[in-house]
Amino acid sequence: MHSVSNTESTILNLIQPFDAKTDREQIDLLQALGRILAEDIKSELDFPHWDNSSMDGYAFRHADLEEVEQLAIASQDIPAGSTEAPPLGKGECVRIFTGGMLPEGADTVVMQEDVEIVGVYLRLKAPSTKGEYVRHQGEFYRSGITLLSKGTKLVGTDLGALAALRCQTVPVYRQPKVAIFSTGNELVSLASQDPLKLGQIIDSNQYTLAALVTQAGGIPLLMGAVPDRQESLRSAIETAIASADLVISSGGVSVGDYDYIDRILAEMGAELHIQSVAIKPGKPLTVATFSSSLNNALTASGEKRCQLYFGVPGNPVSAMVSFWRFIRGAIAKLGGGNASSWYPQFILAQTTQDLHAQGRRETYLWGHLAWKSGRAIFDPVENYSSGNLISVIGTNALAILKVNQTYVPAGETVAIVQI
Ligand SMILES: Nc1nc2c(c(=O)[nH]1)N[C@H]1C(S)=C(S)[C@@H](COP(=O)(O)OP(=O)(O)OC[C@H]3O[C@@H](n4cnc5c(N)ncnc54)[C@H](O)[C@@H]3O)O[C@H]1N2
Ligand code: MOO
Ligand SMILES: [Mg+2]
Repeated sequence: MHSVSNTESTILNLIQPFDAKTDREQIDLLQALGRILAEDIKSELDFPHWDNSSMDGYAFRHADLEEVEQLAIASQDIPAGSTEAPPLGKGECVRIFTGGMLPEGADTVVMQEDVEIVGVYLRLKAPSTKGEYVRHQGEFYRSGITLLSKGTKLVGTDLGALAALRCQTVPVYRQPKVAIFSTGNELVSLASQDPLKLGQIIDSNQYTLAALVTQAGGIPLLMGAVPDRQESLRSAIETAIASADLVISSGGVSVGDYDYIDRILAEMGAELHIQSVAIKPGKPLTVATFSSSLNNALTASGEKRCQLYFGVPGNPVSAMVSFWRFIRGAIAKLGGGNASSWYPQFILAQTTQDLHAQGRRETYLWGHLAWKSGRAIFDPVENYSSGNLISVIGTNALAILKVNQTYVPAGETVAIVQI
């Protein structure tokens, strides 16, 4: 049985990130949320593009204050968007509005609340500092400097900055394609209209895994449920390898007589790197790779090879924990994400209830993480059956008890990973 950390590093070492030159596409900025940059982004524009006022008020040359008590107000004003203001004369000021472009000769703005108008003259009621209320050209960003680095996963704030700098389209890595199929004679598709017979259950893993793959930035290719028959499973595995960068099957990886996945993979000549992990839930986990000759035989020429096969347990929560702990990072690395995105981020939280584990495997207990008076508080669920996917509803974190750690009393801190 492999340790969790050994399994994590084995998986990440097997993943070869996409090629930034070939595995990429140029997409519209509006489609780019959550996508990963395949290139450093630079702009030819400075930001701000030109000196402008950050207040409604008056623009003037600060040095003029040494010579005159009051400034003559120019007749033309400068709203945002105006480009017609003449250069500022000596001893003059000009009415300007927020976002208005500073006229030539002006270097400072005074807020209208801080002035007194006397006829056509302006007096400052308070001292002013040179450059005040001016947003200078290039002060926030200088053209040619890297704005966002390759490997960045784009968030909303990035999109606004890219738009401001006129990046209509962005180069991003293509999204990893992840084939997903379930295994089990008991499984019925959610789409089926037939009444459930005794012994049958709905194939819920298909939905969980599709959603988690999407959340992780991949494209799920849904292949449905495959019965526990060797020929059917082998042909499903072959189809999956041929069509995707990664494969996730659920079920059939434990020690039961109908758990065929590892046997079939071995018969196909796959290399089985991991077959079980000291993690609870999620002990049976198969991680396999295929030789390039097998990949080539199954994959249309010119297509990318399938990098990794994950056989996750059928128990619904076990499948989720396997995904969160091992597959999420693999998708991030494959898809070009920064190294920091390959690993879960752990934080410490205080548990509201006693936490128990058997201690033989690293144990993941799901619950709800909240911030109360600035402290991270973890509220565990009551029932930890790996078949109880209902208990996962509303949870957002896993508490982790290391091997040999059997008890964390209420009020103590525990390592948490957000899900
Ligand atoms: N003698 C032993 N038995 C088991 C062991 C063991 O070490 N010795 N390990 C247990 C653990 S731990 C797990 S986890 C499960 C994993 O089993 P499999 O991966 O082989 O999965 P299945 O047997 O096919 O199914 C398990 C369970 O999950 C339900 N299931 C399966 N697929 C789906 C799906 N797509 N949607 C919803 N539910 C699904 C299935 O009906 C079973 O109830 O093995 C233990 N056994
Ligand atoms: O590893 Mo299993 O997931 O404990 O039920
Ligand atoms: Mg089984």
